[in-house]
Amino acid sequence: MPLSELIASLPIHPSKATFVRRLMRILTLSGIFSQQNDDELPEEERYVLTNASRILLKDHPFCMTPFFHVILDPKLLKPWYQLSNWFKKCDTNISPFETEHGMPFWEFITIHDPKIGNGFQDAMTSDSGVVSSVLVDKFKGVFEGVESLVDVGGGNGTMAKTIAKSFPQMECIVFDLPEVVAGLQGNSENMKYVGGDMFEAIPAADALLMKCILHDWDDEECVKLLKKCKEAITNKGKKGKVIIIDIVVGNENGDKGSLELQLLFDMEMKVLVNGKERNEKEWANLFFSSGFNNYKIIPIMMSSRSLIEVYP
Ligand SMILES: C[S@@+](CC[C@H](N)C(=O)[O-])C[C@H]1O[C@@H](n2cnc3c(N)ncnc32)[C@H](O)[C@@H]1O
Repeated sequence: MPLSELIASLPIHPSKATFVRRLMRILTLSGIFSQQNDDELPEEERYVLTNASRILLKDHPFCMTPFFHVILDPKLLKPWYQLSNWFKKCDTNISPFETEHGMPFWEFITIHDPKIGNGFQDAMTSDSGVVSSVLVDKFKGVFEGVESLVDVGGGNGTMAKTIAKSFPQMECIVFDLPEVVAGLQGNSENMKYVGGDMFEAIPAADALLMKCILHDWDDEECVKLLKKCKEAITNKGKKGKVIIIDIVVGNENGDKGSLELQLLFDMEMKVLVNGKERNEKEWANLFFSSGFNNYKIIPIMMSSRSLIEVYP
């Protein structure tokens, strides 16, 4: 569509048309649109979608708009202004988010502001929609021999729903805070929800899945959590595995954008939850400190994340 027609269809004041033209140029420079003029009408500006803007369309099967809505919400942006204070203080256990809002992120979104909480779950649903489809399509092998699986911090169960459907013989549990899983039901008989605190006890299983969990916590908390994971997979003398989907800083598919995304997420985790993204050595140290010394640790690049398989 020519830009003039698009502008005429927008609910904006006519005096703002020039600004829309300028905005389109910025968005084109940053890769959101691409300019494609018609040789026969060179005076008419025309733009087309790029991959970056296509995933923002409502009817895209992996629409990522909920993700951007939540990370760009003013309540999640304001804590960034606390970063300079955070740098100056010696007590680094309190996240910039907690300094801004007076409570940790998880308490804020589950108890204090359910609207942001719902937005956050929608964001994770869109992210898990993409990741789960890549997982069951390209990495089926990690589930070989797995009869029971717990998705630790599995949120509303998007990952588990795809896994339970693809592996009907496997018993899948979505384990998350009681407030998050209250009233939720699976879409198949081999799937259920269990509420609890992963730092207290995790239901026993052959395999534990943790997607976007360990990057939410500092090293000390991760070691506590991984020790609980070890208890859950070694229950009744069995030796199961842990499957982690998270960023491995430096593990990239060659494009500049991957590393930029990894480093941006590192900052986002620090600001919101006092967590961090880890490089391969930092991941290895975590497993070593949690008693996984005789386990193999295999990170594989998978879309923008890595799949880390930890098995005996
Ligand atoms: C970043 S989200 C990841 C959700 C899901 N794994 C995904 O990738 O779509 C982190 C999840 O951890 C859960 N969580 C936080 N603290 C927890 C705790 N102490 N016990 C169990 N789950 C917890 C949150 O409720 C949230 O659903």
